[in-house]
Parts: sequence; C-alpha cells; structure tokens
Amino acid sequence: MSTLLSREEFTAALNAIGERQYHDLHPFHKLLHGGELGKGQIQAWALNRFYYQVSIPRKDLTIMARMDDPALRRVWMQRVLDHDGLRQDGQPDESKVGGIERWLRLTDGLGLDRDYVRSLEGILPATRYAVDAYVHFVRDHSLLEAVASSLTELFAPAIHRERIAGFERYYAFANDSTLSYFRKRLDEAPRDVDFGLTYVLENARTGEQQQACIRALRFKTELLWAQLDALHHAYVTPGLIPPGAFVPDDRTPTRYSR
Ligand SMILES: O=C(O)c1cc(C(=O)O)c2c(n1)C(=O)C(=O)c1cc(C(=O)O)[nH]c1-2
Repeated sequence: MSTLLSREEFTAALNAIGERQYHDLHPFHKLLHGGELGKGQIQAWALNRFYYQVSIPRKDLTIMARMDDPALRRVWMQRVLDHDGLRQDGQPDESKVGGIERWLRLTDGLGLDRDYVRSLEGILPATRYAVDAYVHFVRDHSLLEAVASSLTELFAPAIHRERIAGFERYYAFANDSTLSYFRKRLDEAPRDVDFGLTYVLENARTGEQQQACIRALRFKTELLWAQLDALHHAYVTPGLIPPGAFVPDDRTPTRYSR
C-alpha cells in the first residue's frame, strides 16, 4: 500500500524527478547549449530529434483514442494541431505554421536536405527505440499514466530558453527562422502542462495511482536521456556511428561558432 500524498507532496515528487534527471542535465545538452559542438554534431542532433517531433502527434492521437470524454479530446486535439499546423488557404498566416514545419526550418538552416530528414533514414537505432517506446507507453498504460508521461513539459520551457540563448550567443545558424520552433513552444508548453498537471492531480486519487504517475514521468525522462546518450556515443565520444546512420560531412570537432 502506498500512502496518499497531499497535493503539495505529490507535486513536489513530480518536480523532483525533473530536478534530478531531466535531460537539461545531460552532457550532450551542456555541449550543445554551451557552444561546444561542431556543425556535423548539431546536424546529427536536429536530424535525430526530428523523429521525436513527428512522433509527438502520433503519441497524442494514441492518447486521444483512449479518451471517452469529447471535452477532453477537444482540449488534447490542440497539441496535435500545434505540431501538424493548420491548413492555410489564401494569405499564408505564420501563426498557423506547425512545429514539424518549424523544425524543418531548423534543419534547413543547418544545411540538411529536407527529403533526407523526412525519410528518417539517418536516425540512430536508439532514437527509434526510445521514441517508439513513448508511443507504445501511452497505448499500453492507463490514460492517467499516459497524461503523466507528458509532464516533462513542466521542465521544457527552461531548456528551450537556455537553448535559444545558447544558440543566439554561439552559433552562426541562429536566426528567426531556425529558432522559431523553440520560441513558439514557450507559449504552447505552459498551456499544455497546466492542463496536464491539473488532470493528474485531480485524477490520481490513490497512493498507487500517484506512484504510477511518478513512474510514468520517470520513464519519460529516461527515454529522453537515452536519446542523448546515443547521440553522445555516436557523435562525441567514442564517436562510433552505427552503420546506416547519418555521417556528417563536417566531422571536425571545431565549434560551429559565429
Ligand atoms: O527540447 C526539449 O528538450 C523538449 C522536451 C520535451 C519533453 O520534455 O518531452 C518536449 C519538447 N521539447 C517539445 O518541444 C514538445 O513539443 C514536446 C511535447 C512533449 C510531450 O511529451 O507531449 N514533450 C515535448
């Protein structure tokens, strides 16, 4: 029997996971945000991360398929639209551009071919396993755990701010187009997470349910961490790129600085 935590204790337990093991602490992110990486290494990060980007709407639609309440689905739908964007007829409206397209603007700015990025051919095996594990998790666990697993977004605005500042400061590719994904997320993520956190706090009514939510959030931080471990292993040290994965033209470890 797990004891039922108060609302404050439960919130603190969720936040503690972020403080201890969110991927802002990962050495690869420290290098990326600190201006220490070369162009090829940043390309590898953006290319791999594209698989996360395209999988987020699939993950959210998988969650929605499990929701019985139309009111809940209406709210959750916004997450899918944020990434997929809204249809544009006539005069293009920048606010309707979705996250996937914005991520492609980043990979464009890094000199990667869009068709190659979209093909997903160059991603690391571990990226595929880790990202797929997220989609499978929300399919195979309770709706409450699925919502709890999205709560890493509590910690995402801080990492996006750090990334924008680091990119602007250190890297030649940083501009309005390549940073637009991260700037947009600064508005979207707090709204999502307000809803998600309220849902989890109200629906985890037993100590067991609270512990299941904590485990779900921990699982999510681990799958984010695993993606960066794989990038570090392939593109930083020891530099073992798996067969078939992206090989940068620019393999010099010199900083891709301004
Ligand atoms: O750049 C990041 O570090 C980061 C992390 C996360 C996250 O914590 O899962 C998300 C995002 N970005 C993000 O941009 C995003 O749209 C997003 C959606 C979700 C989710 O779990 O539904 N996480 C994240």
